[in-house]
Amino acid sequence: MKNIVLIGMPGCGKSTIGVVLAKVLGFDFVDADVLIQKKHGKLLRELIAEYGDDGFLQIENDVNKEIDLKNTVIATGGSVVYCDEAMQHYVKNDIVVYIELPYGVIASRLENVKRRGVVLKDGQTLKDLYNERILLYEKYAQITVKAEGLSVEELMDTIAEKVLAYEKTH
Ligand SMILES: Nc1ncnc2c1ncn2[C@@H]1O[C@H](COP(=O)(O)OP(=O)(O)O)[C@@H](O)[C@H]1O
Ligand SMILES: O=C(O)C1=C[C@@H](OP(=O)(O)O)[C@@H](O)[C@H](O)C1
Ligand SMILES: [Mg+2]
Repeated sequence: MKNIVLIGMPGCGKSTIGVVLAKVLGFDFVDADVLIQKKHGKLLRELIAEYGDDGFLQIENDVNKEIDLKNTVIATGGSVVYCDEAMQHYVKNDIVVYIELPYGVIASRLENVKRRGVVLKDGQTLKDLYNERILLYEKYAQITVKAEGLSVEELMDTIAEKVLAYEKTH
């Protein structure tokens, strides 16, 4: 089966859901952020500090576009939607699932944006980033899942159901 690629704002649950979803489907699990850290031997926030936003996005693009796997749930980083080649690669080969949450829920989960290492330009607020990003998540999503009010288990079940239905019709 095709890979399931989770996209969405930082804190929407890509990494948390991804690993349990993989287990339930009998898939492998890969977190693209961990691949980036492993390849470069540094934390994401250190890479962003060293190379700047654009340099980090180049690294993120290169790592994601090279992923050549099957039967794998891939949790991407929230900024992967700025990486055009990587997104073309995912849309062509895999099933891209957008985990959608309202701004308020994301803001409450991201207490320390800097520590997480979010790609946030100088002067840009989290709200600006949210408004800019949702257009990109919607653009690339093949499936969108509204996650507000759903537990980890419910969200995982909803994604699994939608993906299986999508596979039957595509
Ligand atoms: N229903 C839920 N689904 C997923 N994550 C949830 C949920 N409720 C609370 N959380 C919390 O939200 C955070 C999601 O973070 P994470 O999985 O790292 O997101 P991402 O990889 O998208 O940045 C975690 O701290 C997780 O415990
Ligand atoms: O949205 C972002 O700008 C980022 C999100 C992070 O991943 P998560 O979405 O898993 O938090 C990570 O890729 C990087 O630090 C940048
Ligand atoms: Mg993550």
